[in-house]
Amino acid sequence: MSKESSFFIPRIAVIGLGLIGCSWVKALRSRGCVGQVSGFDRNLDSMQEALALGIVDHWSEQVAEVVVDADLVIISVPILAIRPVLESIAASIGPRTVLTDVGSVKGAVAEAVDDVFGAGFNRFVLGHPIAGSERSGVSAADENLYCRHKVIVTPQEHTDPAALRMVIRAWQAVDADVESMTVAHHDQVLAATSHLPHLLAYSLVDTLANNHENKEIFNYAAGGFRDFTRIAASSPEMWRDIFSANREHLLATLDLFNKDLQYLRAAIAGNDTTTMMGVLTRAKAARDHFTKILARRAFVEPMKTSSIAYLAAPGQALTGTFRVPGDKSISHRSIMLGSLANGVTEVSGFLEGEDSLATLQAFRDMGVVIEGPHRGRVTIHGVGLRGLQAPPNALYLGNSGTSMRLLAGLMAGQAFDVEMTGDESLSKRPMGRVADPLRLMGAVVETAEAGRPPLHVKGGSALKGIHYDLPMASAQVKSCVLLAGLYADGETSITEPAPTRDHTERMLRGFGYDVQVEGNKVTLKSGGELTATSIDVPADISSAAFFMVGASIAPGSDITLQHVGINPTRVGVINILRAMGGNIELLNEREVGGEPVADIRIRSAQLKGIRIPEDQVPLAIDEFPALFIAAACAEGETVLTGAEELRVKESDRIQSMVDGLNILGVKAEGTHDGAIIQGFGGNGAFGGGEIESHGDHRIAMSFAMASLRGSAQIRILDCANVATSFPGFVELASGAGLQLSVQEEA
Ligand SMILES: O=C(O)C1=C[C@@H](OP(=O)(O)O)[C@@H](O)[C@H](O)C1
Ligand SMILES: C=C(OP(=O)(O)O)C(=O)O
Repeated sequence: MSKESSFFIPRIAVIGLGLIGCSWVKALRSRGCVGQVSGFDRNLDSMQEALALGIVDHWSEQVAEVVVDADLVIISVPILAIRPVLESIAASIGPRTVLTDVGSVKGAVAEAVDDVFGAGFNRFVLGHPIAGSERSGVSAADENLYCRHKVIVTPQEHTDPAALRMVIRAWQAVDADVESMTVAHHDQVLAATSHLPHLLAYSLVDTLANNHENKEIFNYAAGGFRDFTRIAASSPEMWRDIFSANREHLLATLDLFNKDLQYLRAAIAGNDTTTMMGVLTRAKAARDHFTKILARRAFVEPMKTSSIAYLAAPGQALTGTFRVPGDKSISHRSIMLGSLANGVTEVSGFLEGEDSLATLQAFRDMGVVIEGPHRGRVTIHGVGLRGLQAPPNALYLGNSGTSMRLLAGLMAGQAFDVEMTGDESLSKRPMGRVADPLRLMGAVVETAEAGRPPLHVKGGSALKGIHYDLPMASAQVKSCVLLAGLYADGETSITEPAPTRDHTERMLRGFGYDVQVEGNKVTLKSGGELTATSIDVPADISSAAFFMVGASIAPGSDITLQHVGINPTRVGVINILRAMGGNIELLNEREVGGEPVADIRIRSAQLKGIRIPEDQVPLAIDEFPALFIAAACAEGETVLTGAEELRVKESDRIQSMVDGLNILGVKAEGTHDGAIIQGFGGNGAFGGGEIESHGDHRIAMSFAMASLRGSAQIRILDCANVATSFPGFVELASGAGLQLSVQEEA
């Protein structure tokens, strides 16, 4: 609801001169929104103090007197005192007076209004500011108490729209964010988020205080006790009223809590440490998420993340030896297969990016106990192929296409229904490519229009093995079908038009599952089991690619990237850069847990334009944004074909890159399946300008690298999603030689 200015109420009456009512009036006064204020409190001192502080202009010991002539009456007394107040003022309010309250329970107040004023009385607007302070009373009144705080109004069918408007404007005038909900919903939500925590805090302190053996306890009551019980110092009268007035909803959440508490008790009694870790890790993840929401950094819809722009000044050479974060594709799969295995899987080098964390959270939501991530370590207590449980809500997969497509295959084999949703970008990406083969296997999959998310996968379908000819080179679709094949009757096989990343096949084998590969055909049979293992995730070659390009284009560069995965299905970027004249050396080649790994040394080189061989396209599919930057710095023309898949990534990567290159003064044009880029070569440089990344992490990082050959500042918009695949990018890149800073925008 938007804020309006030039709002004025001639006369306000405040009943109950405590923190909440006085702060509202004080705020209205300081903004010039009110004429006269009269006040009542059953405490004479409070009235005198309010007058002395200029919060009220007059007061009376007769509550009925203060409301005469008032345009707005604010009732700010404990819930159970509202009814007697209404009875005392009923005869004195004017025919147009609007009334409102600030109580934490709305149903009971609505009932009192009906009883005293008659059902259908339409000038009482039920309200509840979600703000407060440990301090109380007139002297604590704070004119900024409501700035950017939520105020909930709960209009009823019969509420007069003009009265509602007046109360909403009176809140907006003091900079509150007003939201509207039904009375019942309000009372249910508040029972869980406010009333139950207060009840528990009071009850815990009472238990400990009455335990004579523990008398000393308060001497040592720092830390947890202090934090958990702070709210037990609030007003007992107020909270008695709230518990009593909202008892039905409060008892319902208390019962739920009791059940969960008994569950945790049983786990502790039985020394069931896995169950304990399940509760604790789920709770920690939820609490961490909440902390991000509070800081407005959460990657959840409909909450918008604050947008981040990169400012990249012309840079110098890249130097140093360092390791980029873990491989995203392997990280996703480690969570999926670890969850479905029997036993405990230990992962190291896990990518703590938003995409792989979305997969991790999805499996937590399906009942898997997952410890971490902590410095790349994750411990997964596998539940076996049939051990997943129905998630309580839709699985939210953020920006991650890999999560949604691979999970679609797994979900098709479960006994329960699942809905999968994602952010704005993921919601535009094609899911028909996974829905089609899954339907052929007998799954029931529904998408939104044109095969877009959300995706609904029905549980309990009997899947049958199929042979599927992949219509496009996609490891996500291949993996989806293979994972569904774990649950399908008989044999499932796939042929691919060109080799794509084979991490699923390798990792299934690592978990002891038989997968046959002959030429371009992959086959597996259902009926096997996955056995827990340990997984060392190498550094992501897709993240390394930015630095490989950066070091190649920035004269004088010499870097070594450690422990990078060089799976043959992922090394297109190395092959292409070498074909362009790049100086790339693979050192210390070794195999780690079924994946080849090397340290990669890159030194600057004069690149030349090439026609990119089409067989390299699937092997470098995520690296083209970075390769476009390399092509711009090369001598001559670079031509890319056979890469139409780039148009359906987090953004249309052909268009995003061509537009950005043009802005920086590079001649480049898109074609239906690729691009033609005229390199400036030699001593040429990018111009400056403002680039739209379209929220696509790889576009953002690619243009950041361009600054190494920049002649002026490059400003890159909408970069928050870099955290999906490369947390810590700015720090690492700056350490290596980029002149990069971050601008946060509201
Ligand atoms: O299987 C995977 O982990 C991935 C496969 C590729 O997608 P497609 O299968 O759509 O080509 C790639 O672009 C994506 O970043 C990760
Ligand atoms: C395409 C990508 O990822 P996803 O499909 O998982 O969103 C990517 O990381 O470049």
